[in-house]
Amino acid sequence: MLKAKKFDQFRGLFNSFNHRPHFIQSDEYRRETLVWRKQMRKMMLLVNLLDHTYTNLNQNIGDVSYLLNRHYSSHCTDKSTRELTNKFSSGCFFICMILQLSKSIPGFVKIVEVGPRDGLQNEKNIVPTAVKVELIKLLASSGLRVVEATSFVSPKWVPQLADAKEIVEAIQNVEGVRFPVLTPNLKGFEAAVAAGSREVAIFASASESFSKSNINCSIEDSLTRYRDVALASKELSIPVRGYISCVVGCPVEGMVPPSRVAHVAKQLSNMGCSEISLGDTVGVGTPGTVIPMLEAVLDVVPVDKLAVHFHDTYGQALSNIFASLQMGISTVDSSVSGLGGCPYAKGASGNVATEDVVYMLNGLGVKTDVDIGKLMVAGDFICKHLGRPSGSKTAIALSRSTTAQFSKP
Ligand SMILES: CC(C)(COP(=O)([O-])OP(=O)([O-])OC[C@H]1O[C@@H](n2cnc3c(N)ncnc32)[C@H](O)[C@@H]1OP(=O)([O-])[O-])[C@@H](O)C(=O)NCCC(=O)NCCSC(=O)C[C@@](C)(O)CC(=O)[O-]
Repeated sequence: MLKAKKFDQFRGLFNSFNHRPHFIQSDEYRRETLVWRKQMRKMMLLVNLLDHTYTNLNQNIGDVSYLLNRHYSSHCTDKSTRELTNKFSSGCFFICMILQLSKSIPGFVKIVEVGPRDGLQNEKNIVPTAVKVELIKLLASSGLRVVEATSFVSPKWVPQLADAKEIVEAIQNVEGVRFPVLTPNLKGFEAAVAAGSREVAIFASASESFSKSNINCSIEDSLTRYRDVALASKELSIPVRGYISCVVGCPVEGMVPPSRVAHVAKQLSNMGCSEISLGDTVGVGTPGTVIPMLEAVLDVVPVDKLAVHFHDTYGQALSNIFASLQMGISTVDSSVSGLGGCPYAKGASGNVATEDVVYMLNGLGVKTDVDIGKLMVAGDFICKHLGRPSGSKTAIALSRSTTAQFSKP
C-alpha cells in the first residue's frame, strides 16, 4: 500500500507533465520544457527499476531475519543470500531517497492570508466594510502574521474593494500583524500610505494578455510603473511585495514559458521587492509544470525571497505547495475557506484554503503558529455572511466532532 502510494507520486508527477493538457502549449513552451521532460522520463525508468526491486524486497522481507541470522560476507558463495542482500540495499537506497526528499521541507512556513483581498475582490455582492474588518481581526487572532487587507485600485475596476481607505483606518490598532495592500500605481500607493498602510504589493503578470485585461497595460509598461512605486516605497522604508500572475498558464495564451516568469521575477527583484509571490492565477498548474517554472525562477531570485500562490481550480494546489516546499520555498499564500478568484481571470476558482494548508503542514510537522480552531471561526464567520459552505475540505471535516482529534499539530 505504502509502496503503491510512493510510486504513484512519481508517476503522477510524470504523467501530469507529459500528457497533453487541453491548455495550449506554444512551441516556445515545449522547447523550454523539453529538457525537463527528458529528465522526468529518465527518472521514471529509475522509478520503475526501484519499483521492481521494492516489490521483490517486499516479497522477501520475511527473509531479512534469515539474512541477519546467517553469516554473510562480500565473498559469500551462497547465491541466494547475495541476491537477497543486493535487493535489500537497493530498497534501502529508495527509502533514503524518500527520506532525503522529505528532509528538505522547511521547519517553519509563513502563511500570507489573502482572503480579505483576493478572496473578496470577486464577490458578486459587495461585502460591508464592518464584515471585512471583523474578518481581518478574526484572522489576525488565529496567529496569522500577514493578512493582505485590501487593494487601492480603481473602484471602477474593482468596486468590491472601494472601501480600502476605511478598511486600513479601521485596523490601525491591530498589533503584531502586517497588513499589506495592493497598489497598481503611484496613485494607489499614495492613497494607501495616506490611509496608514505600512506595506504594499505590486502585481505584474507573466502573460501579456492577462496584464492588459487586469491592469490595462503591457508587462513592460507595468514594470515601469512599478519602478516608480518601488522607488517611492524605498524613500519611506515601506516593504514592497511583488506578485507575478499566470506563472503557469494564462486563460488566453495557454501555457506560459518558465523563462517569461523568470524575466519578470528578476525585474521585480532588481527594483527591490522584498518578496515575490508566484501566482497560478487560473489554477491549472500541477507539480509537473510548477517545478520547471520554479527552477527557472530560482536561477535568478534567491529561494528565501519567493512565495507561492495557488488557486485550486483543478484541485492541484496542495500538491503544488508540497512540491514548492521540497524546493525550499517557505512562504505560502492562501485564503480562508478557499475564498477567491480574479475578476479578470474567467473560470478561475478560489485560492487554496488556509485551513487545508495548515492541516497539511501540521501533518508534516511544519510549524506555522496558526491555530486551526481559531482559523475555522474566521472561516465560519465569512461563510455565514456569504451564505455558502466553506471551500475548505479540512474545515468541513473538522467541524464534525468525531474527527476533531486530528486537528492538533
Ligand atoms: C491599474 C488601473 C487603475 C488602470 O486603469 P486605467 O483605466 O487604465 O487607468 P487610468 O490611469 O486611465 O485611470 C482611470 C481612472 O481610474 C482612476 N485610478 C487610477 N488608478 C487608481 C487607483 N490606484 N486607485 C483609485 N483610482 C485610480 C483614475 O483616477 C481615473 O479615474 P477617472 O478620472 O476616470 O475618475 C486599473 O486597471 C485597475 O485598478 N486594475 C486593478 C485590477 C485588479 O485589482 N485586479 C485584481 C488583482 S488580482 C491579481 O492581479 C492576481 C493576484 C495578485 O491575486 C495573483 C494571482 O492570483 O495569481
